[in-house]
Amino acid sequence: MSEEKIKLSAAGVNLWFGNKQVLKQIGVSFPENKVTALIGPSGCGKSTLLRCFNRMHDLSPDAKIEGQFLLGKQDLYNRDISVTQVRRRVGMVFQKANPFPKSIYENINYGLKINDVPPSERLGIIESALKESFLWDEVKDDLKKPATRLSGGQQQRLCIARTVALRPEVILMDEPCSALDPISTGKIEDLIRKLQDQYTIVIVTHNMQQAQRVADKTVFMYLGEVVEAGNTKDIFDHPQQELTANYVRGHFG
Ligand SMILES: Nc1ncnc2c1ncn2[C@@H]1O[C@H](COP(=O)(O)OP(=O)(O)OP(=O)(O)O)[C@@H](O)[C@H]1O
Repeated sequence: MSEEKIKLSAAGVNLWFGNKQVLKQIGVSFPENKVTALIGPSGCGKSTLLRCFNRMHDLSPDAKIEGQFLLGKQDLYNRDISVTQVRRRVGMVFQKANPFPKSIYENINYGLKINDVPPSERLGIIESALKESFLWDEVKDDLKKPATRLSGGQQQRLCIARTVALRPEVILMDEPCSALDPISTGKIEDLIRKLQDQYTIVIVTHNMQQAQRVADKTVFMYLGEVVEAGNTKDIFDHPQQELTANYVRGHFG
């Protein structure tokens, strides 16, 4: 990953929940305007690592984190940046779509409000976020309807719209398609590919085909460590490590 501009990175990361060490000496970097997949067997620490980048463990009293997390040159854990500022710059989309029990419009408007976006600008931003998320045509006449009446796939695209409305630099996605049918999954994958023109994306996925379809880069983790990272094609077609080869060939997982 040497010649690309690195947008997000971590070095020397160790993380414990209580006495249990879950991340061990992690070093990773995510290039700008690329999609990187984090893969590895269940429990290897993918979600835990992803969550570090937008300070999701701050409120877990039993989590202890060591190491450095950088967005460009900004240390994401430095006192000069608040959690709200971190999350505005590093957005996150979760496994299960989690719209607020409010209208489609309010779901996006809320984040704009709490981030002091002037009311006169909000409607335009909401429209373009819905367009960017391939949802506008399906909801443009129903913006006042409850978001919970949307299908699962539409709700997930709304959650992505809510994230992009704040113009983050990075979007973290934690298994965003695992609750979706193949058609909705296809739409989200098309969307991910489109969004990479503007955002740096890191996606946790269990689905090897998905990693190969959407990700330029892949990081393979095992038991809390990064085993191998590189171009997705190399990781799947010519892995350097036997563990990686066994995993991507489906021998365990
Ligand atoms: N808040 C927490 N408190 C204690 N242990 C936790 C917490 N969150 C995760 N863990 C543990 O940390 C380890 C890594 O979990 P994590 O969810 O990061 O793995 P993962 O690779 O994302 O797994 P999966 O693919 O199943 O989602 C697991 O052993 C899990 O039980």
